[in-house]
This record gives sequence, C-alpha cells and structure tokens, in this order.
Amino acid sequence: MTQTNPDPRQGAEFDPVHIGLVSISDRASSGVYADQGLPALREWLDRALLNPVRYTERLIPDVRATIAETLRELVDVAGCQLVLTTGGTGPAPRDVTPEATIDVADKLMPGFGEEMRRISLNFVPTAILSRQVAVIRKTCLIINLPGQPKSIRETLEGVRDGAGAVTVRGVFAAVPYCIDLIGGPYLESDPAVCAAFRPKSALRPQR
Ligand SMILES: Nc1ncnc2c1ncn2[C@@H]1O[C@H](COP(=O)(O)OP(=O)(O)OP(=O)(O)O)[C@@H](O)[C@H]1O
Ligand SMILES: Nc1nc2c(c(=O)[nH]1)N[C@H]1C(S)=C(S)[C@@H](COP(=O)(O)O)O[C@H]1N2
Repeated sequence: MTQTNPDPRQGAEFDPVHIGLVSISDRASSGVYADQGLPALREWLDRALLNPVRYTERLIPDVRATIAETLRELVDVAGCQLVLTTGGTGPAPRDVTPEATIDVADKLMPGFGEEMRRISLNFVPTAILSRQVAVIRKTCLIINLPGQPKSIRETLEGVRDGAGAVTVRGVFAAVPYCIDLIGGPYLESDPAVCAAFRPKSALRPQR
C-alpha cells in the first residue's frame, strides 16, 4: 500500500532521522500532572525539520541511573542520532539530568549549555539556574533542555522581536552541522522556524 506523507514539505529527498525524546519529571511520570514535555518537543521538531523523523519517546522520573540507562538505550540500542531531554536541570536535590548525561558522554559540548543560558536570560532571570549540558555519545548528540515546556521553543528557536524577526539565534541552528560532523544524516530545517548554519564547504547541493 502506498502511504501519502501528511506533511507535503517532507519528502523522500531528505535523509530520515531517528530522534529520541526524554521527559524527566517525577510529577509527570507519576501522573500528578499530564506531561507537556514530550508533546512540546515533538511539536517544535515537526515544525522545524524538513526530514522525515522517527521519534522514540520516554517519560521517566528524576533518578540518575534511570536517566543514564534510558540515554544509553536510545543511543546504543534504538540508534537515535539526536536525543533531546527536558527537565531536571535545576539546583533542587532531585535535579540530576546533567550528571546522568555526563555519565554517558564520550565528549562534552559546553557551547550548547553556555549559549542556551545566554538565550534564556532574554526570557527569564532564573535562566542561570539551569545546569543543562550537551554531549556526544558515539554518533549521537544529546542536549538537555529545562523542564518548563515553553523553554523548549525558547532555547531551540531563539529570541524574536515584536515583528517576529530573530534577534538572537536559537541553538538548533548549530545542530545539523554538528550531526554532519559526527556522521549522522543531513538535517534540513525550515528557515522560518530556525535557519540551520553550515560552512559553505559543508552545504549539500540543492536537488
Ligand atoms: N514534564 C512536564 N510537563 C508539564 N509541565 C512541566 C513538566 N516538567 C516541568 N513542568 C513545569 O515546569 C515547572 C518547573 O519545573 P520543575 O523544575 O519544578 O519540575 P521538574 O523538576 O522538571 O519536574 P518534577 O518536579 O515533576 O520532577 C513545574 O512546576 C511545571 O509547571
Ligand atoms: N528558556 C528558559 N530557560 C529556563 C526557564 C524558562 O522558563 N525558559 N526556566 C528556568 C528555571 S526557573 C529553572 S529552575 C531552570 C531549571 O529547570 P528544570 O529543573 O525544570 O530543568 O531552568 C531555567 N531555564
């Protein structure tokens, strides 16, 4: 049976990508409130990426070993090329997402955390309370985002002025080239959401 892709922008000419989404919250994972982290991640990525995306999702509590185990499984077994986490990055005793992410790291990517805090200061003065990190494990980039669902869009997409023009670029602009460099699929983004930046020598000719 032939299946029509529901999004006409997404087609066979773009590389498929497998993305892991992890919402880390004691309260959402135990049903105290409905999880908004996974839907917010999916909604933003669906708007931003032109590639066909397969998502593998996990909703887990703030337990360091569980978080590290989930990240290892998403990279080593499921084969995700990008993993985004949300939640557990603050200073509270149960916030251990950065520690668990560093537990599984081959390489640290400090620029992501630094830049996300700088971007977030345009939205909230408490941005400096997030200890979010990004790391490489094997051929996967793992990025921590804060737990507030709105912070997902804020950090990935950046800051816009009243007319909607971007004044500070979001960190997602650097994600496609990072994934090129670690041997992943060629990600293409919708410039209206977040323009990807690559050096000219790394641009794939338009097909
Ligand atoms: N997964 C989520 N779904 C919906 N809202 C969330 C989620 N995670 C966090 N929030 C919201 O962001 C606020 C700040 O997050 P906070 O740091 O208190 O939670 P957390 O440590 O990420 O989650 P929890 O306390 O459940 O482990 C929460 O009070 C809640 O309103
Ligand atoms: N962009 C953005 N970053 C943000 C926030 C936000 O609302 N937007 N909230 C801050 C707050 S209040 C906290 S406590 C830290 C850590 O949040 P977490 O523990 O839910 O990950 O993220 C910070 N970073």
